[in-house]
Amino acid sequence: MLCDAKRQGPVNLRYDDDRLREECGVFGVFGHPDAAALTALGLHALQHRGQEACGIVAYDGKQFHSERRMGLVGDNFSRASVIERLKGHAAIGHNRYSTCGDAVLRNVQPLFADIDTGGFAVAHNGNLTNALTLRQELISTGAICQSTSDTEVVLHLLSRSKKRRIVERFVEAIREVEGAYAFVGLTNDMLIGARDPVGIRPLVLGRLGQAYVLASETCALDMVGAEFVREIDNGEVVVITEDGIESHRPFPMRPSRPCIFEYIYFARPDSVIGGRTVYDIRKQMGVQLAHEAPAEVDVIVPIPDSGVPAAIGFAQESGVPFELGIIRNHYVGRTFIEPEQRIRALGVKLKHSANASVIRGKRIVLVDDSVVRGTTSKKIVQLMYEAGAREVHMRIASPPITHPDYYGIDTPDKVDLLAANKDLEGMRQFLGADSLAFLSVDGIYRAVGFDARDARAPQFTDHCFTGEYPTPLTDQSGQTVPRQLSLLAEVG
Ligand SMILES: O=P(O)(O)OC[C@H]1O[C@H](OP(=O)(O)OP(=O)(O)O)[C@H](O)[C@@H]1O
Ligand SMILES: NC(=O)CC[C@H](N)C(=O)O
Ligand SMILES: [Mg+2]
Repeated sequence: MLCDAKRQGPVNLRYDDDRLREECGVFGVFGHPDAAALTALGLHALQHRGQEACGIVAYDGKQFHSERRMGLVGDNFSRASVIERLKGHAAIGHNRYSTCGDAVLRNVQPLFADIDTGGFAVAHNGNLTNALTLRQELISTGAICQSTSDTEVVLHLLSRSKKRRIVERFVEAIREVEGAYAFVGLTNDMLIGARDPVGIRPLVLGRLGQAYVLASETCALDMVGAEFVREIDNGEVVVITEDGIESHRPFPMRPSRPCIFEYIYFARPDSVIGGRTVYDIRKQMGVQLAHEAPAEVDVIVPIPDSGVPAAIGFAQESGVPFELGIIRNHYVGRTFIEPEQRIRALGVKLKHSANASVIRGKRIVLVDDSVVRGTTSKKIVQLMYEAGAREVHMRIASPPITHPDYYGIDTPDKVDLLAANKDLEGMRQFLGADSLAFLSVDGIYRAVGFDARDARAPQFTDHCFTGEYPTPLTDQSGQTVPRQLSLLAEVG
């Protein structure tokens, strides 16, 4: 989004457009003969975090082997012949949703560089908010960038470092970058994992026999049969070698502020964060919502998929029957991420159909996890009326999204965010519902286990609702204007 050049200047300066994207998934394994196969399985479990492209880099003791492809993991890494080419006892992998740089092959991760200490492959979940500024400095002193991805600056920075050891070089590089990152890196003899100083994006450590595993979410550890060891701390760098694991803390200690949206929408419900399943937390969001905004209705209807756990919580708390009033087509993915509004609207139509038999003549509450542009909710309210609902009430299990994200989610600019442009009544009218309510900010914190948001030291990164960004936004300040990012036109 730094690269969300729409915010930064005239059209010919753009190297990325303003697409609505979400996250990425990272995975790494060290010390296992089937490293690439495990990585493919891990990426499979993390597919919900990125569906645009995927890649694996493995190291066999002599050479690195890389496969980077556009599309889904199942379509690209299911054949034995592909996995057999990725030889080695160590591997890292990535599922991509681009936040910076187009969806073209040269931006697909893991990115790889030959530096004078050997090879270095890196996979990144997050978005660097000073990458554009750094990139310009690098280019002006002779760097030749191979991609338009924010992640690439890390490779340049560590390659230029004068430090001797690769870990020191990596630490020096990440001290230069701002924003959000969960990195996994692979060198000739180590697997590295790192989280940014406030821990915006997640990263967990697992153990599989003698091997170590790093992954964005615990659902990927479960997939490969690894046992959960712990979350990587905010600001921590872990280094895994044949001798075991060591931990470095290169930043001053400060409280963590993970992204609240992991709980609301991104993470898979069976993943565990902070000792609780995301499913349980989403259900609690529904419970809180039922307290804050009850409704006199006959049926609670979830908006699949992400709205389902909150709707269960809402129904259980209010004692109103829960019915699948919307049937989801499983061959349509997450519509939040579709690049164009025209396609997104069609996607929503394809994805959801009314189950008229449980709706007709009824007063219903629709429960969803979030409203971004309002495309989903508007379409579904209409669908419910067409199916014969008597009253349609909307309940959203998170607060109104009023501010853009710059940390890897890639919500749109303010101009496209429904809640940034309309008040509650304006939104209700736009959606066409009989009533509309959102969960409060404190309600979200209560669902996650706190009494309330601590205004002086917020426990989460919640800028989408509050406008409080936990890191500098150097590129977004408007002072960096890219001269030229890439002249190379590519097709995905
Ligand atoms: O207001 P909008 O711009 O329509 O975006 C909000 C919708 O997008 C997400 O669903 P998505 O279809 O991406 O994924 P899901 O199947 O996991 O719910 C989210 O769960 C909301 O339903
Ligand atoms: N969504 C993400 O985490 C994206 C990672 C990185 N910024 C990219 O665009 O490739
Ligand atoms: Mg949804």
